[in-house]
Amino acid sequence: MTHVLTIRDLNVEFIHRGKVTNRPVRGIDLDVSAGEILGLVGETGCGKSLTGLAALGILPRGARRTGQVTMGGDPLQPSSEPDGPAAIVFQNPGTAFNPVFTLGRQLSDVLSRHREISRSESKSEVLRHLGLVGLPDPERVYLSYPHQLSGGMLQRAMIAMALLRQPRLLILDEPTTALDVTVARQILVLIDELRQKFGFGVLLISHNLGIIRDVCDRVAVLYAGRVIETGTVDAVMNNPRHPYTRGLLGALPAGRTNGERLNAIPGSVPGNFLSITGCAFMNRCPHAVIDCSLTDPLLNRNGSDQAVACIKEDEL
Ligand SMILES: Nc1ncnc2c1ncn2[C@@H]1O[C@H](COP(=O)(O)OP(=O)(O)OP(=O)(O)O)[C@@H](O)[C@H]1O
Repeated sequence: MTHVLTIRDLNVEFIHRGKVTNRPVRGIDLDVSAGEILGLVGETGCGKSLTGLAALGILPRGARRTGQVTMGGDPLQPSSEPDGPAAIVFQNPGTAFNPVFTLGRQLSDVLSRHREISRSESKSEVLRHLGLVGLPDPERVYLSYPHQLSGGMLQRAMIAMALLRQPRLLILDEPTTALDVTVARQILVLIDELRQKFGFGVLLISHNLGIIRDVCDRVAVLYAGRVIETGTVDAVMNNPRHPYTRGLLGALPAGRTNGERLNAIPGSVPGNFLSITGCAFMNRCPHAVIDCSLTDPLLNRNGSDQAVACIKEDEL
């Protein structure tokens, strides 16, 4: 299958007065194929959003990216605005749009930045895309200001805006976190339908393993800026091998009966990853041994589709 996104040895560093102060993304490799959804999952502060942003070259002030990012073999240039082959949809659709312009104006602007197009053509393209994402009255949405629409409608409009770029890759950063459960489910179904229809690849960033399990084909589990386990969703969910992945799955409420305690992973993600030596999860891991402090384990594929970064992998 063609890779629409290939990331090799991606690092993000924060620099202050010439010194590296943090390295929240540490040597990440990822591949997203055409038509597939790759989930990127981990607790808050693990580096998920920065990975997505760095892939597109959009970084906060003071951050630097190293490593290779290619789309269909072409290096993806860092730019202040995602363009061409990739588009990104953020978590909070309520703040993603400019409140003083209609949605029609904002979506048309995207289109006219990308190609020469007449005003009437632009309007009909925008209306078509608003229809494609399941908005029932595209004309009304076109004339609406952001505050006149619900969160779910705005998220659909954000997806329409992304589709106007005809992306080969869509990065969705917690696209349903700000939405209620039923609307969130509708948005996930929509994403699944659209990738099948248009064949773009999706990098779906979420802290919620339940969402990843329901919609993704493959998953990469991130901890302290590193991928610690990756594979098909079936393999990783049915046979998690890294203690962190097991901890995340153990904390899922699904399948528990009334009154049964939820398992929580003790401790929290380190606030800064710069001084990490050895395995970053060691202090929270029930299986840690002295050797875990000596080696920063790399992903070991063992020739299978599932890979895990843990020196005790064979014993667990
Ligand atoms: N602008 C910034 N300046 C300095 N450090 C930052 C900045 N943004 C992020 N970081 C650091 O990078 C780490 C990873 O942040 P990131 O937002 O990628 O995590 P995340 O996994 O997406 O978390 P969340 O789910 O809460 O968005 C953070 O813990 C923080 O230490």
